[in-house]
Amino acid sequence: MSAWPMIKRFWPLVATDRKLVVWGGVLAVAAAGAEVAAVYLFGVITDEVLAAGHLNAFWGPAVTWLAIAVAGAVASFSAGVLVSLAGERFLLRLRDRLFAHVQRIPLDFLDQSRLGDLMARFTDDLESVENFVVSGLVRSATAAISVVAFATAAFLVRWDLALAACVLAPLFWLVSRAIGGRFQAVAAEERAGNGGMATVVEESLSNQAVVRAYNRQEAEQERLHRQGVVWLRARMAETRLGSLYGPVVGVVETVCVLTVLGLGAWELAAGRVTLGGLLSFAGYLGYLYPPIQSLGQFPLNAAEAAAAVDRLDDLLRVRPAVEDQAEVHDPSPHGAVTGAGWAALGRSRLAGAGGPSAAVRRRPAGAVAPGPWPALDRNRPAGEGRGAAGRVDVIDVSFRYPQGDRPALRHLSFTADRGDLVLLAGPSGAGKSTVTKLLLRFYDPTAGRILLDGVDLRRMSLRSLRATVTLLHQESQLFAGTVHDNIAYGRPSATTSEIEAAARAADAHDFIAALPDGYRTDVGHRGRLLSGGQRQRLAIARALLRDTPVLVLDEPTTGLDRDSAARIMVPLRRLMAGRTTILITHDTHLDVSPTRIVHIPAHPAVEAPPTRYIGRVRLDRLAR
Ligand SMILES: Nc1ncnc2c1ncn2[C@@H]1O[C@H](COP(=O)(O)OP(=O)(O)OP(=O)(O)O)[C@@H](O)[C@H]1O
Repeated sequence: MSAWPMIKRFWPLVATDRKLVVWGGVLAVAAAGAEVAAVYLFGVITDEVLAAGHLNAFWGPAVTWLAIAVAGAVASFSAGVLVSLAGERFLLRLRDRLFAHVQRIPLDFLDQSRLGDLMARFTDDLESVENFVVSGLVRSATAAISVVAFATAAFLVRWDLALAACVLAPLFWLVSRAIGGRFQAVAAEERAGNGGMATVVEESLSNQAVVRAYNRQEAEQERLHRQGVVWLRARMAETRLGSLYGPVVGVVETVCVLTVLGLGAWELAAGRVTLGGLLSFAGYLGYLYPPIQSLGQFPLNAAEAAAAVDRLDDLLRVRPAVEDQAEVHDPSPHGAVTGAGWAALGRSRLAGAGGPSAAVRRRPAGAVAPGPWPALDRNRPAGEGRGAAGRVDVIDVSFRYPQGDRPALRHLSFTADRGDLVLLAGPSGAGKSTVTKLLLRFYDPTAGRILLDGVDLRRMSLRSLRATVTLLHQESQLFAGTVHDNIAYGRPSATTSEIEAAARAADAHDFIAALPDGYRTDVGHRGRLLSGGQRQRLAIARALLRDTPVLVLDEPTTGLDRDSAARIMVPLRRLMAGRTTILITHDTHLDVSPTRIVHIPAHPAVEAPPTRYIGRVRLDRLAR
């Protein structure tokens, strides 16, 4: 992507801070103006004080110079702060939008992605875009104005000398163009290398127990080293090109200055220029070349940003697996972020113009939400969804993962009413966990329908649906933070006494009370400071606090020994009481009495190839 399309694409995100950017630019230009004035005053002092030997004439220009220097310093400081603020706010918005997008894309895309690499896109790649779109642009605009200001001043002093200096200026552009082209390829390698390193560090550190238990430390070290070498090479290539630019430009600059000084000395000898005039002219030239150099950095920054935008686009191109009814009607900022916000940022291809999402968004705001669940229920009080009865109908559902080569589920049907416990059984890989993903609408069925209280899930807002169904996962996933925070994750508005009541019902209160800081104890990264059973009881407390009519339990006793599993069943039964529960388990010892057992058969290893005809002759007959 080249410079201007990139600026046009991202500029809407700077729009609200336009004033900051403009003021930053104006102040930067004022600071450059102060430098022009300072050089002029230097010339005046040289001619009228130093050459003429009039000390009295010194004070006027000296005081003016000082005042201008102070004003220039204030302007320069303010410009830096304002532009930096605009840049950081741009980055904040961009990151928020990227994260909002990533929270909607299909889970299997995230499962297949390298976490470290994804994280690198959220940090370095976004910063490269900012460094070009906001700070880089202001830097270049200011540099361009400075070039004009210093060049004008130089022309005013001696137009003929200035012309001689300008003849060589296009050389700067040639140098930066030659280097800029190669820079983009190198920058792309550097980005990828950086992502690769982050991936290895993330994977290794999050699996350290396995790494150490299997004596793989050296192998992991080697893996990081290899990635580090890839990055080092790319980085060095980038540095070589970046560093080459400065010295080459320096040589061009020296040629210009020497040419001008040579001509100037000749003019001075002929009495056509004063010493002060010549020195200020040399001063203007000295100030002229750095902004020209800075302008030359523009294509390099653009190349780096283009490489980053390519990597961000890989993410942005991924469309959400399901369409949220709430977005159709929701005019709130949330809707704007996931819908119009992306359209603005990514233009049509990100928003999927022409696709169903664009079509539904065009519906008039305020249209009536289909189904009994209000579509715009983000502001519903805690416990939203509790009013639903909780009947689940799975009707002839088949499903194939977007990346899957064969169906993960075929023609599944069952019904679960409030108070029912439906046990999903079947061999590994039959598609049991897939059912949970469909019930929470992480994906829509490829064929068939799932109804909640008679309403197709596709006609409900995702928010209402997920406020009605609670998922208790195989591994209870805790977040770094306190025990209190982790239980409150189920319902952030819950009071301390509600949290404690949930913990008691989950048989977790006693062990929590015995922790060093009770409910304020930090559970460590992903709750690793707790045992498996303790983590699962916290997850049950969290689920109890949500208090939703439908429960989906996916192997809730996985990883627990038989005693722990039996102990967990007591709070689990409390959790299931009076709700619609869909339980997936392999544990034949689990003491439950299901209302219904739904057996999902194993899939045939390979799908039977469809019968193919040429004209009216079957291909397989021809082969025989
Ligand atoms: N994200 C995915 N993309 C493609 N295929 C997938 C994905 N997730 C699961 N599958 C495939 O779908 C099938 C069903 O997987 P699922 O996890 O639902 O099985 P399961 O019955 O829960 O197995 P287990 O009892 O071992 O947990 C499997 O063949 C699996 O390989």
